[in-house]
Amino acid sequence: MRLEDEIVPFHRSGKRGEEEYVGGEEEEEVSSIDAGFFPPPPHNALPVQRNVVVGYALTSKKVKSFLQPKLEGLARKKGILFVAIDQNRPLSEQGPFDIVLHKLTGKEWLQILEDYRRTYPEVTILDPPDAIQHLHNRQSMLQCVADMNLSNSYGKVDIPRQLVIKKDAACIPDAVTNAGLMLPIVAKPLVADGSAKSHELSLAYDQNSLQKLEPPLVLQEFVNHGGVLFKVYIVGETIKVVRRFSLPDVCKRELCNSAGVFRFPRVSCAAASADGADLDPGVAELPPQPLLEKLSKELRRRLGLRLFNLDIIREHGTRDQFYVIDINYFPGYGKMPEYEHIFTDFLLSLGHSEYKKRSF
Ligand SMILES: Nc1ncnc2c1ncn2[C@@H]1O[C@H](COP(=O)(O)OP(=O)(O)OP(=O)(O)O)[C@@H](O)[C@H]1O
Ligand SMILES: O=P(O)(O)O[C@H]1[C@H](OP(=O)(O)O)[C@@H](OP(=O)(O)O)[C@@H](O)[C@@H](O)[C@@H]1OP(=O)(O)O
Ligand SMILES: [Mg+2]
Ligand SMILES: [Mg+2]
Repeated sequence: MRLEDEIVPFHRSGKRGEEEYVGGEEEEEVSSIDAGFFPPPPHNALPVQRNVVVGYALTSKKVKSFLQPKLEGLARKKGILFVAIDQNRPLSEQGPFDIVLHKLTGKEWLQILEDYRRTYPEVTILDPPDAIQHLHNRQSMLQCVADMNLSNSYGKVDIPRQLVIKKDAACIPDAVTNAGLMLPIVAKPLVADGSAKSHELSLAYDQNSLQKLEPPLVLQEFVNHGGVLFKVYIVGETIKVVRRFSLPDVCKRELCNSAGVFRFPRVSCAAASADGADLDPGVAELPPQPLLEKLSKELRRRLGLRLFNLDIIREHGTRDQFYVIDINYFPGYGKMPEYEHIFTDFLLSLGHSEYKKRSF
């Protein structure tokens, strides 16, 4: 049942779940901290839909980029309240929540969430920590895409050829040769836990320089893609694609004349949107929607995640050969067009914890 359909009995006790109302003309300002409780209703209040309470545990950076006023405003209108989770207080003493939205790392937090999930199985945790964990390793991150072997009349989706180096930097040149990987090679920290270090990538142009790299790493063939990548944002069943500027192609001449390791920290954050730019149509054309739909749906199922994005590139000179190079949990949705509508609809579609409990 969707929130819009739902009318709840009107009480006066002032607690979420027992009392819900809309005021007359005035719109109530609800802060994210005390949003779980409400003042008594004005006398012209009407019985209405009951609020969906979303507890969030996010970094301050994420709060700033995600919980923008336009999101909170629209959410409030639709009966969704965002409540900051206080990590210094027991989670079970906060709320009650219908949904817990989180992107924090650390064993302690994961244990808190796991305990909470066991005690309150009716609350939706976005997303399950063990599923998120899968994306924290750049090898397991792309395994699902490789296993999928997606190829149909709309195109083919692969991952770049890659190799994991756990320890010994000295063995990298031989390992690369034996695996048949071609230069240049992108070196990415194996762990992708959101730390600044996990975003420190490098490009190695020659065989010799490979031993300068610092394991543990994933070494990936650099795929020329015309300097534009596609970010596919997934929010439940909705997908949205945008273009971003990316690393430029490396031509054969440049490869022959270059040596060394070039470090490029945090490319994707610095990259500007390429939507609306004057680009070669063969490079800028978005991947076919049915292909992305299929890819996203499968990934959602295989990863067990509802909130993520993926970086996908088209091999330059081809029409339909694509490579997924990165998958991120709870990415920068603030940069996704219409995210406030998409996200609030998604939260409403998850419904209330009480209703879910009843259907068990
Ligand atoms: N195999 C590849 N071939 C070509 N370019 C690549 C490849 N891998 C990465 N890149 C380029 O490097 C950038 C950063 O790589 P990647 O997305 O894997 O790193 P990240 O730090 O996880 O990024 P994000 O900030 O999106 O999480 C990409 O956006 C793309 O421009
Ligand atoms: O805010 P966060 O710290 O989560 O940063 C994420 C960032 O979102 P932001 O735009 O809000 O910075 C994302 O940007 P887009 O792909 O959507 O452009 C992407 O770079 C993620 O990989 C980052 O997550 P991390 O890998 O560091 O965990
Ligand atoms: Mg990326
Ligand atoms: Mg990433």
